[in-house]
Amino acid sequence: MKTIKAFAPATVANVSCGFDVFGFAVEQPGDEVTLTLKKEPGVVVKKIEGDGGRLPLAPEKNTASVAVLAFLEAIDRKDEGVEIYLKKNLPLGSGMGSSAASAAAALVGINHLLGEPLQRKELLPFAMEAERVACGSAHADNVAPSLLGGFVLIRGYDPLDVVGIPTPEDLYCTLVHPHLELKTEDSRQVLRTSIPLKDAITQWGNIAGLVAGLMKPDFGLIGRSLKDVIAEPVRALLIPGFDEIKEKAVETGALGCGISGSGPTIFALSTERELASRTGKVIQQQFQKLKLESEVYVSKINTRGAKVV
Ligand SMILES: Nc1ncnc2c1ncn2[C@@H]1O[C@H](COP(=O)(O)OP(=O)(O)OP(=O)(O)O)[C@@H](O)[C@H]1O
Ligand SMILES: N[C@@H](CCO)C(=O)O
Repeated sequence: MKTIKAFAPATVANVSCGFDVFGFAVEQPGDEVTLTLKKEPGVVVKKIEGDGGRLPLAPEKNTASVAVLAFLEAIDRKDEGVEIYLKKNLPLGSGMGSSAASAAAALVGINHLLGEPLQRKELLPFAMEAERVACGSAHADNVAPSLLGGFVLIRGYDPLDVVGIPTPEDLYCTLVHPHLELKTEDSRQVLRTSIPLKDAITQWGNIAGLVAGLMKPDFGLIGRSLKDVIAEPVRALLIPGFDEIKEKAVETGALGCGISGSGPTIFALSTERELASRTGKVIQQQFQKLKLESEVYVSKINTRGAKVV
């Protein structure tokens, strides 16, 4: 009986201007998946810990098992027997890529258990399939950074074209997760389906600016480019105190601040760890004023992604 444990990190999707095309991984928190090869064929989710009984055990519904099933089918080993134990460390509906992390950890684990038949990048479509099952859309901006690590650009979806963008060594991410839940599916439904040309011009200027700022690196350019005129103005209404939070974060010295994924978690980027921690405290205090408890996480960009532990 062969067993393996894998970890996959939380991710910040969109990164303000890059709706559905940018995402990066952080060091912590993340989900852990333990997989065991069994004699009896079939994929079974044996146990989930940390979800308060809210996630499905049904293999066709849990992102960890959906990803494993898609993987086994692709490598023509549908008769394999796999037992999955999921330790859910990421809060649900948080904007930290929770469903993606379960799928990414499961894929890295099963690929390792079966002797690495596929390359990391080749695992992506299976994780995207799991995202489609969890939130109705097969976007890759959480699963790609969680699987591959680093800051990732999804240049195109058809065919899938994923590009790693180098990031400066001294870039720190603050995540503040208020105890609120927003379903990705719901926060996608509030978005406008067409964009005025003026907004599109602003957005693609910022997208290009963020990539250039990360690669040069130019922290001023990164800060100026962390702007979103498409999703944030609508989604901000779902996060209590968002405008003031953003203002305070930048006043504290963060390069920029926005909604992580579909929210309600807030992310900020800073050039020093101490500044990133201070920004976290300031954002937490803002939530406290609104009687909302929150957790703060500070980390560098995780360049490794999901791993066997
Ligand atoms: N392992 C899992 N299996 C099935 N559904 C999951 C799993 N983990 C999370 N989910 C569900 O997937 C849905 C999508 O939300 P998820 O938690 O990924 O969004 P999120 O953390 O807010 O991230 P983001 O906004 O960055 O996508 C939620 O309803 C959540 O309960
Ligand atoms: N790009 C996605 C990320 C959340 O899963 C969104 O903003 O809806």
